[in-house]
Amino acid sequence: MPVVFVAASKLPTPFATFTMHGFLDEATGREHVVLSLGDIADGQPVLGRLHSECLTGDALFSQRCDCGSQLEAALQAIAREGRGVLLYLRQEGRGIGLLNKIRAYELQDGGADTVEANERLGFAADQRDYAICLPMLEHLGVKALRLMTNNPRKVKALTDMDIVVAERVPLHTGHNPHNSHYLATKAGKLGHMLGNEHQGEVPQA
Ligand SMILES: Nc1nc2c(ncn2[C@@H]2O[C@H](COP(=O)(O)OP(=O)(O)OP(=O)(O)O)[C@@H](O)[C@H]2O)c(=O)[nH]1
Ligand SMILES: [Zn+2]
Repeated sequence: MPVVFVAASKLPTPFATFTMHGFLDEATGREHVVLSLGDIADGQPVLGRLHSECLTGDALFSQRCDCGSQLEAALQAIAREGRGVLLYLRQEGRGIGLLNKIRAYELQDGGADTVEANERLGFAADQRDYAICLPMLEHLGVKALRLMTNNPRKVKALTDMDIVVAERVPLHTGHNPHNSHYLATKAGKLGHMLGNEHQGEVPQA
């Protein structure tokens, strides 16, 4: 898997001073970033998140989705615990890229839901490939995670790569009137777990 470590530095944030690890996916040219805190290579499950890039939500305060709020909540949770890891994956727009996501938003402004919009553009509902995570986790010495997500595909992808998901930690935040339809579609069509019933569950492999 041609994802190679390039360099690491400190990254002070309002939540904690993380270590930032930079990786290059030589197959695609994509530059991925991991933020870590504390000793994550001690073999104990690490509080973690796989966060897919969302320029609009993460950097431009968009309320169309819940990404920015989830990113902040995940970093805060890691800081509270003093230990954890966040993989910031450059898979913008569930893998279709920023400009195609804007095309998809245009279709959604015309009435399509988030899945229909992708499909009308000729894409799958979710084009992400989590295989890139394995070399990054291996480099960091992480074998087991307590994964902050509502997305069952992330749990399955990690488990399929023999990364232990010791617990799924729900990440319910950032709900607002602008994204209620989007979140309902994710729950209905993509299987996202947005209720409270799975709190602290141990996923089945
Ligand atoms: N194609 C498309 N992508 C979107 C849309 N809204 C948000 N996204 C992208 O969806 C992805 C959301 O990623 P994540 O926050 O990692 O996760 P998730 O799959 O929602 O799962 P969680 O771990 O529960 O948050 C980002 O890449 C966003 O850019 C949309 O309407 N269309
Ligand atoms: Zn988003």
